[in-house]
Amino acid sequence: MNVQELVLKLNDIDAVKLGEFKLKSGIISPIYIDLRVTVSSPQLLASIAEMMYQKVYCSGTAQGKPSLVCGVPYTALPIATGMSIAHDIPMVVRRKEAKAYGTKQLIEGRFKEGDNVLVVEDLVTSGASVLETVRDLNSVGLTVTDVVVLLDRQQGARETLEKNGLRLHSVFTMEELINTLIESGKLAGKTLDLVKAFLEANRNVTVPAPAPAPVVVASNKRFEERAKIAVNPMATKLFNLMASKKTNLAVAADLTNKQEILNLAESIGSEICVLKTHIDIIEDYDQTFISALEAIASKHNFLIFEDRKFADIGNTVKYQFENGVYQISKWAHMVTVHGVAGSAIIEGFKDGLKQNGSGLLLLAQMSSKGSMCVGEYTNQMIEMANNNKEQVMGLICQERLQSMTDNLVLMTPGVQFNSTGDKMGQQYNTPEYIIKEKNTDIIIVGRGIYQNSQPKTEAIKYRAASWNAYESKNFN
Ligand SMILES: O=c1ccn([C@@H]2O[C@H](COP(=O)(O)O)[C@@H](O)[C@H]2O)c(=O)[nH]1
Repeated sequence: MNVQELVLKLNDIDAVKLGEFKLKSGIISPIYIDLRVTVSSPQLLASIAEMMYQKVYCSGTAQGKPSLVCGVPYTALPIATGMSIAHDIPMVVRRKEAKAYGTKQLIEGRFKEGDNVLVVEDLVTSGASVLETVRDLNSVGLTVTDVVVLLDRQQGARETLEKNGLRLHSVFTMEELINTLIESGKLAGKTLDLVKAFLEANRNVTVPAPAPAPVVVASNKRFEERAKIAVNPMATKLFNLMASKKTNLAVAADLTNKQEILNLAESIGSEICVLKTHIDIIEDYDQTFISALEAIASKHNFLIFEDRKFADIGNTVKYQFENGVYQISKWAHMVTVHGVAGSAIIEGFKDGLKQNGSGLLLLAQMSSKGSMCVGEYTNQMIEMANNNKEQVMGLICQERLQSMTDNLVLMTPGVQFNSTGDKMGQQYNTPEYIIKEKNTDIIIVGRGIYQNSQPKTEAIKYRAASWNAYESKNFN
């Protein structure tokens, strides 16, 4: 098949649309090429993949076959798959959204550092999507020299990619597509004038540099040192407690009967640094529960964490924290806070925190499937923590990002040895993965311990796994 035949086939399957279309760059275009529809024409899809491959490796401009191919999500994924199968070149897949859970990586598939990747894209306008993919491939040690597209819209991508050291290969350009449509009588009159004027006016679409990929990094300081750096007094206390008791295990005691919680606390108290409660799920709650729990906490030297997840305006959270049935500020050493209401929420805690020298834990990421605490939201939570060091002792997160400073305690829920999740969206990782690979400080384990027939024996195992993972890290 030659280029003209291909263009006409694409036109036949409605991949070429005329009208008013907003492009990724924000520009309104009178012509839109929707290559997503090619998935409904497998023979054509296979031909497209082959023509793109031939363009790169038979033109003589690319240096040798690549080690891997990678399609830019999502339209180019089936094209890259076709190329990979036809030429037996392994493929890697870039996740569009970095996952904060599971074993899922930014780049899926098997590869080794230095492997050269051919990036496959359906079409380019400014080159922004290609650069995002190249950035993520580079962040895991892969190299990219060549990019192949079916269509170059001739709006600046070639020049932008060149500036970034990338060769662009295209099967056809917008000019070739339009000429074919004119010659076959499919584009004429006013529409043709509009398309020509648009192309002329948009020869160069500039691309903002893609934001850097989030980097997971380890702290090189032991808990003892971090206790000295911490600003919030409860963070200091917790770092010291972990260092002296040699445990970074927190247990979520999500039981609904006060005696059951007290029994659990008594049985596992020697193994943990923190016991986490959801006070509002206890059916027979009364004040005696708190004094009994405090006595066990002081006997076994652990802290009490009420996972209340406050999320209202400052004035309301002040009442929720200090008043009502639970009077949380009187006994909780730490509480969780969502940032959706904005940083002014912290004002509502200032008085209450002084009663107990307590600290706030901001929810920067969550363990549940589809959590919206990702990306820019996570960054904002880290910034809120950094701007309120006296009140904020740490973060609830799934990984330690570069901007998470050493004064903050990083606590991670969604941990179990033998399960990857539950039926209600919870997602689990192992203690080793969280502490060693994701570099957070404390694992929070709930059902993995309290639903076990031998909670103490199980707590000992989680404690050992989590502490050994911490000890195996490289410190200054
Ligand atoms: O992102 C989050 C934040 C909090 N949690 C809480 O942790 C425990 C986990 O219990 P499991 O039985 O180990 O699943 C629970 O209290 C949650 O409310 C979380 O899971 N994820």
